[in-house]
Amino acid sequence: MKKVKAKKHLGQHFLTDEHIAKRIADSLTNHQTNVLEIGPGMGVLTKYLITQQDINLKVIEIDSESVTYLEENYEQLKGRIILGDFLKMDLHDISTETLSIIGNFPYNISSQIFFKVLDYKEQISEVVGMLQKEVAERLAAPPGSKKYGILSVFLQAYYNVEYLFTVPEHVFSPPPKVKSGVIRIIRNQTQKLDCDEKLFFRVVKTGFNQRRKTLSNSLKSIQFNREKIPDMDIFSKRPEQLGVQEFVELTQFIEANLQQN
Ligand SMILES: C[S@@+](CC[C@H](N)C(=O)[O-])C[C@H]1O[C@@H](n2cnc3c(N)ncnc32)[C@H](O)[C@@H]1O
Repeated sequence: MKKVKAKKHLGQHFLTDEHIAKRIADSLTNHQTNVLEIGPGMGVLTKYLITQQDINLKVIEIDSESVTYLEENYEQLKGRIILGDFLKMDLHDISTETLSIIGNFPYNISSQIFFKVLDYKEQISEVVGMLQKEVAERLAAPPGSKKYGILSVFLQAYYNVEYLFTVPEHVFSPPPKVKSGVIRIIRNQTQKLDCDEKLFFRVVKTGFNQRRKTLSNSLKSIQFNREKIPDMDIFSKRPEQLGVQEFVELTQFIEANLQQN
């Protein structure tokens, strides 16, 4: 059958290197869960996943031309293909049990995919994904690094994040303008942070919105009693210098000193 014509608005860059495809599929450590592949395209990863007996695979693809291609080329995918938008679907409809996610993600929505993973962190135990190298590096960046940002803190609060390897432009059709990176995130033991989580997210976001300022300056829009600030060393730091635990401590302090408007 003729190949799927790449559609730019869907972020379609098809991986053509079988060796790399297998390496990505093999990076998934937990096979005892349901596995959802996002954006299978023409199935370059999918074919290495469906042959693994212990994987209960489903795939979600937004492009109907790709879905037709998959149906016609992979008999084993019968009943496993969902035509739809990953960002809009309720993952509990796939399974109420633990879920692992894998995919060569469309780069234009890769951050949104990880925000959605956080929404379902009780269910999602592992993600292996290829995304734009720079974004992959950001998610895995440790505190102190220039690349460390909002999504790095949020993900690292609940997942161990590993940058696995880099993939060059020329192994895709059509080639993207930038290199890609593969990361793996595995759920850690944290069920709930030791602070008000909503406030934690607000503190992290507000801090990084002005990442060059010290937290005592960048958090001015949050109304809390600032009298005790001088006692807290954390406020003299910039957000990129704080690990998850320090953000938790910062949130606890603000929570204890919140002022009602
Ligand atoms: C980078 S391509 C990867 C295709 C294939 N897995 C490969 O490696 O060659 C991204 C795929 O995600 C699909 N896609 C884009 N947006 C999507 C969405 N919101 N939900 C599900 N699939 C999506 C595209 O149609 C495309 O097939």
